[in-house]
Amino acid sequence: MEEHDHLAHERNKAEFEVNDMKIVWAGSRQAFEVSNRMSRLVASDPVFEKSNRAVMTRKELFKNTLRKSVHAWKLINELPLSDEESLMLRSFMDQPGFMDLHWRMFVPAIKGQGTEEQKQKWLSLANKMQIIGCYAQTELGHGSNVQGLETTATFDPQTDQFIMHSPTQTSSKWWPGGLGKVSTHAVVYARLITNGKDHGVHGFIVQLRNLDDHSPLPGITIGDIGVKFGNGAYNSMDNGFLMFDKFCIPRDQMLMRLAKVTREGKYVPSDVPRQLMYGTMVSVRQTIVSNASIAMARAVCIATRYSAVRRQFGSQNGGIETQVIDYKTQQNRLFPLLASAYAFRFVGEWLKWLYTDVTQRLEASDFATLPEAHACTAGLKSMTTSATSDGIEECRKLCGGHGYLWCSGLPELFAVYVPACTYEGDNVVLQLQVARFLMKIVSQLGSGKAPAGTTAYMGRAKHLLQCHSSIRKAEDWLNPAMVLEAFEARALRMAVSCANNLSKFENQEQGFSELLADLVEAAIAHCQLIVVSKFIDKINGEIKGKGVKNQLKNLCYIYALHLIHKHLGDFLSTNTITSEQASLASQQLRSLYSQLRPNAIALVDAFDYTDHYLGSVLGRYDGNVYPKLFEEALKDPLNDSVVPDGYHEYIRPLIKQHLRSARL
Ligand SMILES: Cc1cc2nc3c(=O)[nH]c(=O)nc-3n(C[C@H](O)[C@H](O)[C@H](O)COP(=O)(O)OP(=O)(O)OC[C@H]3O[C@@H](n4cnc5c(N)ncnc54)[C@H](O)[C@@H]3O)c2cc1C
Repeated sequence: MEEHDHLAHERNKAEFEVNDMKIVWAGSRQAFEVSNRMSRLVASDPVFEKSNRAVMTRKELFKNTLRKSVHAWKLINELPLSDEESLMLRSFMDQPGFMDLHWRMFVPAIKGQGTEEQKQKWLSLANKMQIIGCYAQTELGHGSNVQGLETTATFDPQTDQFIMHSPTQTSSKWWPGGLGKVSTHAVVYARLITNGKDHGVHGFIVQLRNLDDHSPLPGITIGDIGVKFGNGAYNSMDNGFLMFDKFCIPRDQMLMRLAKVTREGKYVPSDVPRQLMYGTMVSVRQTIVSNASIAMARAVCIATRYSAVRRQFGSQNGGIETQVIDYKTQQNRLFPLLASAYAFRFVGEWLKWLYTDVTQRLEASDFATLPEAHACTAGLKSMTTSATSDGIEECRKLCGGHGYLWCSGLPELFAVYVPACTYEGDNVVLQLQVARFLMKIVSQLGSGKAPAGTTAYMGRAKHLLQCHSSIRKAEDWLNPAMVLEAFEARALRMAVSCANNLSKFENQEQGFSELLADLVEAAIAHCQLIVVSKFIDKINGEIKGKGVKNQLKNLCYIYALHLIHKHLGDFLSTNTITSEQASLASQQLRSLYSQLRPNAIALVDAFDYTDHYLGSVLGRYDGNVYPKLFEEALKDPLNDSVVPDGYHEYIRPLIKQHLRSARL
C-alpha cells in the first residue's frame, strides 16, 4: 500500500531548504552524515526495538538493556565504528544503561585523574570492556556537599594497602548508575587518611565483583536502590548502593595524578593544579548541554507535528476544523520551545569550542580562563536542563490528552530526562556557584582587572548601569545590538544589585545565605545572556543554504523576546526597558510567530530524527496518528482477552451482589 504523507501540505509551505538546515543543526555535513547513518542503522535493527518497554517488568527491562548494550558493542567492533560513530549509535539506541557510565564517567575519571601508568593499565582493560566501570561518588547522606562524604580510605603502611570502609549507614554509596548489578569496578570517592590525618576526598579504583562469577568480593555489600520515577524509563539503569567493610585495595589504585601517597604513607600533592579537575567537569557538562538540545528538539518535534495534525473547533458550515498549531496560544507555548532547541544547540556547539580552548590552555599551563569556563558551563548545564525538563512537560500538555499516553513518547522522555536537573550537580547549587563567581567579578570592577570571556560585558559597567534602551518601534527588537544590550544591562544590574545588598551585611556568608534566591536569579539572567549572545553570534556568521539564515534569525529573536516577555519583572524592575518597549517586544513576537508558522514542520524535520528514535505515535513523520494510536492500544496486554482476568473474581460478584442480597 502506498504510504501517505499527511503532513506533505505543511512541508510544501517551507520557505527554506530543509536539507541545508539539517547540516546546520548537525554542525557540519560530515556530522550530519554520521548521525543520519547511525540513526538509520539503529532503527533498522530489530534488537533495538523499543516500543515494548512500557509493558516489561523491571527484570525484563534490565535484561533487555544488557542484550542491546552487548549487541551495540558487537556492532561497534565488527563493522567497525569510529569513536564518533559509536557515540552516536549508543545515543540513538536510546536506552539508559551501564555503558553510559562506563564511557561517560569511569573512563574520563581515569583519563583525568590517573597517572600515565594507571591510564595504561586501566584504560587498556576499560577500552576493551574487559572490565566495566562506574562512578561512585554520591552517598546516602551526601550528594551536593562532596566535602561531606564519609567513606574512608585509610592507608595501612604494614600491608601497603588502603582500607576502604563505610563507617555509617549514611556513608553507603547510593545512586551510581551501573553499580547495582553490572559494574566490575568503580572509581570510588573517599576521604583519604594517612598517619591519622584526613586529606579530604580523593578517587580510588576499586574492584567490586569477581571477574569469573560476578559475585561481590568479600567485604563488599552491593545492590540496586530500587524502582525510579516513571514506567520503564530510567529503570533500565541499575543505580546501586555499596558498602565497604574494611575492604583492602593496593596503594597504586588511588588515582594519583593530583596527589600521591608514598610507600611510607606520606601524602604528596603533585605540581599539577587541582583546577585540572575543572577541565573534566567542563567536558561532561558540555555534553549535558548538547543533550539538552537533543531532548528539547525531540519533544518539540512531537508536539509540532501533532499540533499540525490535530484539529479542534473553528469549523464553518461543516467545513474543516482549525489545526491547533494555528491558535496563537499554542504558538506562544510551542514556538519559544522550538527556538530554545536551536538556541541550546548553538550554545552547546560553542561550549565544545570552549572545551577545546580550555584543554589547549591547560596543556600550556595557562589556567587563567578556567574559573570563567567552569562557572559558565555549570550555569549553562543548570539553565538548559531546567528549561528542557519544563519544555518536555509543556510539550506533553500541548498534545492534550493523547500526550499523556505512553505511546506519545513524552512521559518516558520526561521521566528519563528530568534527573538531568539533579545529576552532575543540583541545578540550584550550580547557579549558586555561578553567583559566587559573579559577585567576585563585580567586586573587582574598577580594580583594573578586566573581566574576560562571557563576563567581558561587565567591563562596560559604567555604560550598562546607566543606559536607556533606544527601542522606538517593534522592528527595533530585530536589531541584534539593541537586544544584546538589553540582556547585558539586565544581567549586570541584577548582579550589581545583589552585590550592593550583600555589602550591607557585616558577615558576607550570612548575607549570601539571606540572598540565595536573588543570587540564583542573577545567575540565571547571566546564563540567558550567554545563550542569547551565542545565538546572535551564530546568525551574524556565515550560514549556507536557501532561506536558512532567515529562519535562524526568526528563531533567535523569538528566543530572546520570549525571555523578555517571561522575565518582564526583571527587565522592568531594573529599568532596562520601559513598559512601552515591553509591549513593542510582544508585538514583534506575535509577528515572528506568524512568520515561523509555515516553516514549523520543516524546522522540526531538520532535526532528522527517525520515527524509531522519536518513539512517538503523535510525532510520526507521516502524521498518520489516529490509526496508529488504535494499533498501539490493541497491543496492550490488557486487550489480549475481551473479558479481563479478574472478571469472575471481582467484577461479576460486584455487579451481581444485588442478587445475593435479594436472596438473603
Ligand atoms: C538518575 C540519577 C543518576 C545518578 N547517577 C549518579 C552516579 O552515577 N554517580 C554518583 O556518584 N551519583 C549519581 N547521582 C547522584 C547525584 O549526583 C546527586 O543526587 C546530586 O549531586 C544531588 O545531590 P543530592 O542528592 O545530595 O541533593 P541535595 O543536595 O540533598 O539536594 C536537595 C535539595 O537541597 C538543595 N540544596 C542543597 N545544597 C544547597 C545549598 N548549598 N544551597 C541551597 N540549596 C541547596 C538542592 O537545591 C535541592 O533542592 C545520580 C542521581 C540521579 C537522580
